Amino acid sequence: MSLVSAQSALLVLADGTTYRGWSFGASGTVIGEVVFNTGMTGYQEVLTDPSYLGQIVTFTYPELGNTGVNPEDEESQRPQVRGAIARNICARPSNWRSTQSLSDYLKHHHIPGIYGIDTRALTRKIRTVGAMNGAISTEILDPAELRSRVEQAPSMAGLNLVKEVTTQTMYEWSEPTDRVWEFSPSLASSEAAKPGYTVVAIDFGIKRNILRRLASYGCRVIVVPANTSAEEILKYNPDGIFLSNGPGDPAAVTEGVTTTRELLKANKPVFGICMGHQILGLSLGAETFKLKFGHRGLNQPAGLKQRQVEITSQNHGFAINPESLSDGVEITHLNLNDQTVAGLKHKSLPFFSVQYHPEASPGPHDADYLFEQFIQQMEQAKRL
Ligand SMILES: NC(=O)CC[C@H](N)C(=O)O
Repeated sequence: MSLVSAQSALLVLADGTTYRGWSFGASGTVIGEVVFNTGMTGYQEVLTDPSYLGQIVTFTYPELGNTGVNPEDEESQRPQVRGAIARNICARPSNWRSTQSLSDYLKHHHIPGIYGIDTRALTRKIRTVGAMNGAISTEILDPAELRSRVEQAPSMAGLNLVKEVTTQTMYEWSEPTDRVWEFSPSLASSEAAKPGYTVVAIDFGIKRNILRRLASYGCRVIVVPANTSAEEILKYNPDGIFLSNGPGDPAAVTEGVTTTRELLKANKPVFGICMGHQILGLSLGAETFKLKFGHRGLNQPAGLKQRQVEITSQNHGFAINPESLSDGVEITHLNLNDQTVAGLKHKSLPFFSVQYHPEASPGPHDADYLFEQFIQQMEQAKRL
């Protein structure tokens, strides 16, 4: 295990703000949208969530790497962030599941990180100015030169990144949440009758824990590439259709929107998470917009009509414009921090979606009931 280096590294934002720190993970230069995540746990799940593709993630939790990394906590087959920013790095992980240090892991995957950064100041900056592009480098230590590279990079608005993360071929997923970790009383306590519904999941950059939760609730999940046509999807004769999370600007994923619009005509239950929620909204005629700095963390309150507020895991930079929703669509949840749309459903058809992550990983389990809701909708649709 290599200790974290004292090699100098530079972080420059598009507005010229410069931070000096030290390198961890790989050496090199990366450019991406600099965002922040306020979660206190789950850095490995964040790093491997495909929705972060193209982004440099600032972790506000003050020390990263304490529990190392392990093969089970991967949300996809590799880390997807472009770079990582930390206040401090733990060089000697201590956890029974750890197989590698965070720094070695990122080095192995050629992902640079910078530590020694005043992440509180950086986060305040992003909150004030808004998320913007930035660069981390161990090679270009002149801020003006690094900034000129940042200026050449495209902005996140308008970017379709789905083709970079979607599966190339269809596959079936059957692995449920490990029994040791199962938290749902109904699933943990008994050999609950498994409904055996077939769900086709459109992969815009799907997280493994979504697949695990669907499998835990007894679904046979067929995961298909994002460019699969509605006709091909319906050939699987699914009981329900799932629209996954994913990176980039949802409005740029026009193929996904067209396919979803086509699929809605079949009136089968549809459940969308995060980008899936945005794509459902877009296919129902709504518009999306870019938030100033997004919501990324594990304690975002969501609620509206329900008596209980859900504390939710979130990771998004875009949201649905409520003014653009048609009369047939109802807002079910708002993000209670800024009143943006966090959930919607069709008033008469079995389509619903949430902007947050009921599968958590990392995060609280308050919203896991939404998977059950999807199952119930499939049950009802079968009875009709
Ligand atoms: N987690 C996600 O699916 C994110 C959706 C979209 N890329 C956004 O940033 O809003």
